[in-house]
Amino acid sequence: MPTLGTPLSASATRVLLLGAGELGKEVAIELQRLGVEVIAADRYADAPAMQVAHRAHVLDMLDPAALEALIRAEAPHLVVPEIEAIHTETLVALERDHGQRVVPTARAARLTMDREGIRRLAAETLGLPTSPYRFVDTEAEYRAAIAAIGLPCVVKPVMSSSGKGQSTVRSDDAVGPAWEYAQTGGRAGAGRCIVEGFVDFDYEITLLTVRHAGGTAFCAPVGHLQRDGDYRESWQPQPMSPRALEHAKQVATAITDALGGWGVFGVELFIKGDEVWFSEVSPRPHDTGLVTLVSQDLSEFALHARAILGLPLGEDAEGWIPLRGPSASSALLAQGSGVPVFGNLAAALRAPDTALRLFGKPGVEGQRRVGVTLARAESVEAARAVSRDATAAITIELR
Ligand SMILES: Nc1ncnc2c1ncn2[C@@H]1O[C@H](COP(=O)(O)OP(=O)(O)OP(=O)(O)O)[C@@H](O)[C@H]1O
Ligand SMILES: NCC(=O)N[C@@H]1O[C@H](COP(=O)([O-])[O-])[C@@H](O)[C@H]1O
Ligand SMILES: [Mg+2]
Repeated sequence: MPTLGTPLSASATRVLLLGAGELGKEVAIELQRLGVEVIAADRYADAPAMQVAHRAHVLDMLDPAALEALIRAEAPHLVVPEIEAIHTETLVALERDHGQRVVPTARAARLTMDREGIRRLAAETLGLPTSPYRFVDTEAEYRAAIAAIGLPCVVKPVMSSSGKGQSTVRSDDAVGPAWEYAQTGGRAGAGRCIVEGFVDFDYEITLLTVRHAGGTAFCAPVGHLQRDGDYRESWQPQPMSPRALEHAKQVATAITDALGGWGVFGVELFIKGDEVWFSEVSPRPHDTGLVTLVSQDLSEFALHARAILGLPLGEDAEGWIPLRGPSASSALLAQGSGVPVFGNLAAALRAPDTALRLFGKPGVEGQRRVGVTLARAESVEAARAVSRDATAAITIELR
């Protein structure tokens, strides 16, 4: 049986979060509840998870020397990646040479931090259905890839998330601007991109899949709506045909077994009829899974904390995590420049079974997700309406 110590003492179980955004903040809170000593790191000060951690470090996590120095200085029992922009080769070397434990594994972190590693594993090694794709380094290769794949197609930097640097190219005159944006909008500067054929799906889901000491568990499928490659709304459960659900579980099991380790994985899938395409996977809690903060007794963040510590999850005999009822989330986006100040919050929380998270991000420059509204109701449609109305009612002033 695992044991846990007492924070800030010689017996402490120490967890280092690499990335301290809104998802890490909820993981940190769940770890704090279990008496874990939490250290948060990110590229900027006062990041959300830093505000609830025992201590914090600001560094460029893409810098191998800085990353290694931090891990050596803190000597955490577990390193928990929270964002993709990390020098994951350093994690691989520390795991291999010094037995450093990385969640779920250093190899999984390396393969998923870069779209190429995970796409080649899924499509070429495991033979899972995906969109057609090509990797390109230059504008000439990019134009050749578009000619081969055809329009519409989707262009993304290999290291990016939340739609940063991503475009859907639907016409010839969009080809040039999409390349420009991919070279400037990613999380790791200019460079390699993926060009994907457009999958004309009926709907898309995140299948939250938890590998833990007792096996693999699943949360009810999370449906979601994305705009500009970034999530706006998610809901649970997404209705699916029994065959589509079975296919989704098969794909999620195949990819998470291939990555290994313990923790939550957000397996992103496109569905058309009974057909399922693998899109990508996060080896950590997923933004669309914020809905589990109201839909489940154990949110994806609580499940991650338990799984990485080797604790049981309480899933049912078929491996499902219990669902409280139909639920939805809606992202709060701020646009402009300054420090957010939120208003009209009562209107957003008046209905029963609603909740709110304001992430505490220290500033906004451009567009940034700064909070989320949550609702549970008698149907997914009703929960979505309550959550959307709540998001619309909240005012955000940037000072
Ligand atoms: N090949 C595709 N065909 C159709 N739609 C796509 C394709 N690739 C991406 N999309 C749409 O764009 C969204 C974002 O894409 P993707 O998940 O690859 O980006 P991301 O930046 O990794 O986002 P996140 O980190 O938030 O998951 C998808 O959820 C889907 O709605
Ligand atoms: N789709 C991935 C995702 O949602 N990641 C979440 O967003 C944060 C970065 O936000 P920022 O860009 O506002 O700093 C990350 O730290 C993570 O919590
Ligand atoms: Mg995605």
